[in-house]
Amino acid sequence: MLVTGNDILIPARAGHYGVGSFNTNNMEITQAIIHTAERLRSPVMVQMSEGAIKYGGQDLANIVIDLARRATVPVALHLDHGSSYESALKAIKMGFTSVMIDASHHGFEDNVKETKRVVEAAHAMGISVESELGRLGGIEEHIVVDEKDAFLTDPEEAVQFIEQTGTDYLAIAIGTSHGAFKGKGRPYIDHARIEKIASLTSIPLVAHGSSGVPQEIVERFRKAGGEIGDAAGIADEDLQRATGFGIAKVNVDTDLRLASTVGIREALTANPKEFDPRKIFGPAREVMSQVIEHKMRVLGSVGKA
Ligand SMILES: O=C(COP(=O)(O)O)N(O)CCCCO
Ligand code: NA
Ligand SMILES: [Zn+2]
Repeated sequence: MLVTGNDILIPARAGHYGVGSFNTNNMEITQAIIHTAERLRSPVMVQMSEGAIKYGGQDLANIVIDLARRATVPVALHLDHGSSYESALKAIKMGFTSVMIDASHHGFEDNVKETKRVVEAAHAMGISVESELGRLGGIEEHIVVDEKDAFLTDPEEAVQFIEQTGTDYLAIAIGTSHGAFKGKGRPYIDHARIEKIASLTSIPLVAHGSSGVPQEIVERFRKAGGEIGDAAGIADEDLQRATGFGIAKVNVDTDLRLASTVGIREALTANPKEFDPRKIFGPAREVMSQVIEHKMRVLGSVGKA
């Protein structure tokens, strides 16, 4: 069933488990996400960035909304990294049931102002809101935040921010970053900071940049002709510790990008004569489903629906 982000994340925070929020850009990714959630009886969030909305528009949103409505587990459609009030409202008009306003590149006051505006409008329409305080390292779609400007979230500021904005869930900067290169070897996750913020707050917390970049997938990617440097993602045990404290929404995009590309490359290299799209995109869906299953088991959301 199609529900709001709160319907999924409030139980997750209370139950100390995480729910995957997976980015989609087409039908096969959407099917892999929602069918795997149904098979494992897991709640799930499907998210579209502004780039995905540019790429697939209402057509893609409608695919997600229809699969979500017919799903036998709770599914929310979430706007990832909404960059403005207008973008958030447009998404709600498109049928999104959860929206992020990411004003984390502003100073505290302006972030509060912009977030508050979206919260008021979204709540008037029964839609829940994610906002962000602190800055991730890595590449945020519309912003390059280099390491020295990456500010981890201050726990006291988080309390003030939540009180002043009414945000339903909060993305915090705890050491993760977007993309396949999250740091040499095992990226540093500030568990003490997560624990502190979780102890001072009661709303669901969000971890961006939570792809694990599984080495097995990276090897298959290279073997099938892909080129990638020394890629690293967040360790499963770091994610499990984080969800134990209060991280309830866990963003994953890179793992699906790698998995779908592995499926496609392996299909094309194994059968150079193949040109039936179902034989090329079908394997992508299969590899993505395996990666999604692993993530749901790590997060502890299996059987929670
Ligand atoms: O936090 C994430 C995903 O993080 P990851 O790159 O670890 O999958 N997102 O918000 C997805 C969009 C970022 C650009 O791809
Ligand atoms: Na988001
Ligand atoms: Zn993100």
